[in-house]
Amino acid sequence: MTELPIAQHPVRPPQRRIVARLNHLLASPRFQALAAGLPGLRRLVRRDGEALFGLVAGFCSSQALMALVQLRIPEMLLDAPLSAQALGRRCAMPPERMDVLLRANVAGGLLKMTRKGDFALTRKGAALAGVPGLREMILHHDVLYRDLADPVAFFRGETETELAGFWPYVLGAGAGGDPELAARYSDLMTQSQRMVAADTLAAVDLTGIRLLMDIGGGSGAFLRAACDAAPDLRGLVFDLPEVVGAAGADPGPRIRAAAGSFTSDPLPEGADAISLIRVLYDHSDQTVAQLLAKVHAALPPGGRLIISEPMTGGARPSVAGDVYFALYTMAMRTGRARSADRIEALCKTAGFARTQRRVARRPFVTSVIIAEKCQSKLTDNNVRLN
Ligand SMILES: C[S@@+](CC[C@H](N)C(=O)[O-])C[C@H]1O[C@@H](n2cnc3c(N)ncnc32)[C@H](O)[C@@H]1O
Repeated sequence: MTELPIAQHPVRPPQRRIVARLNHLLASPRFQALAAGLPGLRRLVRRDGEALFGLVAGFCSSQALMALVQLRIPEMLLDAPLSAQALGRRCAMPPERMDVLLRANVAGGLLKMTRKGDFALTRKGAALAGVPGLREMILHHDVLYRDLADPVAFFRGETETELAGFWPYVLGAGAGGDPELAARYSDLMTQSQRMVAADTLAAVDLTGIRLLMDIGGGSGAFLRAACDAAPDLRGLVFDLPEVVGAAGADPGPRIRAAAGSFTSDPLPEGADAISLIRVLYDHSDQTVAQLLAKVHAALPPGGRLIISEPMTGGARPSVAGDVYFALYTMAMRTGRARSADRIEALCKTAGFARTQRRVARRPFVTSVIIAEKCQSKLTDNNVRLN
C-alpha cells in the first residue's frame, strides 16, 4: 500500500489554525483520557466513543443480521420465544455459538431476552420478518459485501464488481437476455416496490391523469397500485423486452405493456403523465439527461413527470442516501445516487418548467420529485416551486 503524504498547510488563516488545534487536541490520547474522567465532558466523550465504535463494529452487526435472516430465525420466533438450544437444534448450530449470534442481534435491537433466558423478537425484529422484500434485499447483499472487501480499490474504481453482473439489464437492452435472471431481478424489485409505491402514491396526486406511462416499470407493480388508488386511471408499462416478456408477466387490468429501450427506441405516445420509479439512479448523467429530454418531448403541455427513488442528502449526507445507495449504485458501475437538487437541475436542463419536491414518508425507501411541462408551447422560465 502506498503511504500518502500528510497534507501540509504552510500558511493557515487564524480560523483554520484554531480548528486545526482543536482537532489535534481531540485526537490526543492524553486529552481523551483526561476528558473521560471530567464530569462535564464524560458523557460527551462516551457518546462520541460509542458512535465511533458503532461504525467500527458495523460490519459485524451486518453479518450477524445476515446470518439471522439466512437461518430464518425471525420467522421461527414469530409465534413464541425460543431458547438458544432450541434454535441451535433447528439451525444445525452448536447452542453456545447460536447464543453468540442471538446476543449480537439483541445488541442490534432485533431480539430481546425474556426473563427465562429465551430469545424473542423486538418490534424491529418482527418488522424484519414482515416487511416485503427486506429479507431478499438483505440476502443479496452478500454480493455487495464481497465488492467492498478492498474498500480503497473499490473507491478508486479498481474493483471488478460482482454487483455490475447481478443487474445486467442496466447495461442496456439485450444485455444478458437471460429470462431466468430477469425474473429473479423483477421479483426482488416487485417485493420492495410495494413500499416504494405506497410512499410515492402518498406523496402524489393523480387527479386528472388518464394515462400514466411507467418507464422502467418492471412487472407493473407501481401501476397496479396507482390504478387501485385512482379508479379512472389507465397504465402503460414501458420496459426492456426481456422484462416485459418475462414468464408469467401480466401487468393487470387497465394496464398495457410496451417493450423497448428508452436509450434506443422512441417512447410510446399518448400518456399525459410519466413516472420513473427507481430508474434514474441506475444510469449515468448523460443517459439520464437524454431520457429526461425524451420524456419531456413525449408529454403534452402541462404533463407531469413523477420521479421517485432514494436520493442522497445533498448538503446533509444521510446514511440511506450517502452510505447505502451511493455505494450500491457505485458498485453497479452504471449509475449514481443523486440529491434532489441534482435531479431538479437535470429536469430543468431537459426543459421542464417547474419542479416540486414532495415530502416522503420514509426517505430511506424513496423520495419524490414532480416535474411539470409548461402549459403553453412557449419556452418556460424554469420556475421552482417549493
Ligand atoms: C431498478 S429497476 C426499477 C423497476 C421498478 N420501476 C421498481 O421500482 O421496482 C429499473 C428498471 O428499469 C428498466 N430499464 C433499464 N434500462 C432500461 C432501458 N434502457 N429501457 C427501458 N427500461 C429499462 C429495468 O428493466 C428495470 O425494470
